[in-house]
Amino acid sequence: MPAARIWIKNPLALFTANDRDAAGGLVVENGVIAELLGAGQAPARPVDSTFDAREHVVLPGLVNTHHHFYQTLTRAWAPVVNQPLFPWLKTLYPVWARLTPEQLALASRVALAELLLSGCTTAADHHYLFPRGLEEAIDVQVEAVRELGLRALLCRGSMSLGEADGGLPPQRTVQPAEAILADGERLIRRYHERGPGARVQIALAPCSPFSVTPEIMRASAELAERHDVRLHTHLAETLDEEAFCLQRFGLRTVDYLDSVGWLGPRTWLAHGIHFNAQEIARLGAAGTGVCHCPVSNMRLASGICPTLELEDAGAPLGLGVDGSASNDASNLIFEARQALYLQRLRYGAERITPQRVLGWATRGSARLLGRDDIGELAVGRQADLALFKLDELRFSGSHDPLAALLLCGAERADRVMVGGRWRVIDGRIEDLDLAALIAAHRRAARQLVG
Ligand SMILES: Nc1nc2[nH]c(O)nc2c(=O)[nH]1
Repeated sequence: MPAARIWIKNPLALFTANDRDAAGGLVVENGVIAELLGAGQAPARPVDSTFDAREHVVLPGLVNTHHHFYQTLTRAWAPVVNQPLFPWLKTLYPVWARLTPEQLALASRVALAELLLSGCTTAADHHYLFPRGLEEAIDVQVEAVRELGLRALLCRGSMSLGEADGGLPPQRTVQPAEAILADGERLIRRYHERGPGARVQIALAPCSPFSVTPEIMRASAELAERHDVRLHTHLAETLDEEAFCLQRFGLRTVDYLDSVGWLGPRTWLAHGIHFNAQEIARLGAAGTGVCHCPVSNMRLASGICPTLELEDAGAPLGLGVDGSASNDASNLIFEARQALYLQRLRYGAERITPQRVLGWATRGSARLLGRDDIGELAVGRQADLALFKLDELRFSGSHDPLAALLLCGAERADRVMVGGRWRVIDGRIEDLDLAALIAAHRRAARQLVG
């Protein structure tokens, strides 16, 4: 149960992700932020308890907007360590096609645990593999999300264009359109929560231009419109993908997106690298969001996302760790550090500040997921908080606490609160036997790659 009224008092530093001041901390009441306090200010009404945050940097809970939880089972797998996207996918598809419900449950719990420990309180996952026996993959993930206690936007992915029809994935990994759409609708009806504080939500997410047909893109957009849920896909990740779109559809990626009815504010895209100036202007005007995945983009040598041009054009921008076979971590505060440094190479040190990047990881990411109840510290927002201590060796001698989080390489939150409830205390997840989970997950990973 969330504590009735708690004062997170006198933080060492606090980042609201807006222009509000809360140097005196904040009051949480029944799972939402009830007060932001200026320096030296006391709560307006008595509190039930206080948490002394004088050693903590307090952030809004981080929001991850792209992942593939199942890929934690194929981290650093030797055959793909040095491959770019297309051969990487073609080598991994047959392994992933063997995924079982038990393996997915373990992989999801591991990814969620790792995210939570990195300060993440809301996670989007893009699951697009539904082999025989795993038709109810998203139901398995809902269980894991409920157990770990984060919020999640579970994206019902899909693949419908197999090798035999000119697509990239093997035939046995694709599903018929009717099965994909029926499952999407079932999941929305069963699990999608609406309104402030939602814990589990569903989005529709055909995988990528080279793995689904235009028909499933159009039908997914119609279904999403009918049920008012979000749309997600990979787009403009690599030049191979661009060449595929030109060759198969006679269109560049953004024209293709437009042609299937996806260019709008309901959509957010993973990666979004290879756009020209006109395409960026169209994405911005449409309000289509982009999730920047710096580590994956470096690992697969895909390119660098034009973040500032996208933002200047009006496109919402957020961060994602991407799947753990192309990262190979699920650590969102670490991802923010990588975003800072990769984007500095493109735009220079003066423009890419820790505050800007933390803004992407919080408020920007929340916008991508269509949420205005999370991602910043303000009265009425959900009490989702990430608290980091700077007592590790890596921080010794640092001065600016907020900058130190990224520059010195924070990787583990000391405390994490979701909806007013502490889920991480002293760097440990409540009610989770992490050692047992790691042991079972390692066994499952060995079994999967055979
Ligand atoms: N980084 C990734 N890109 C992808 N495209 C696609 O179709 N699947 C993937 C994926 O798993 N990771």
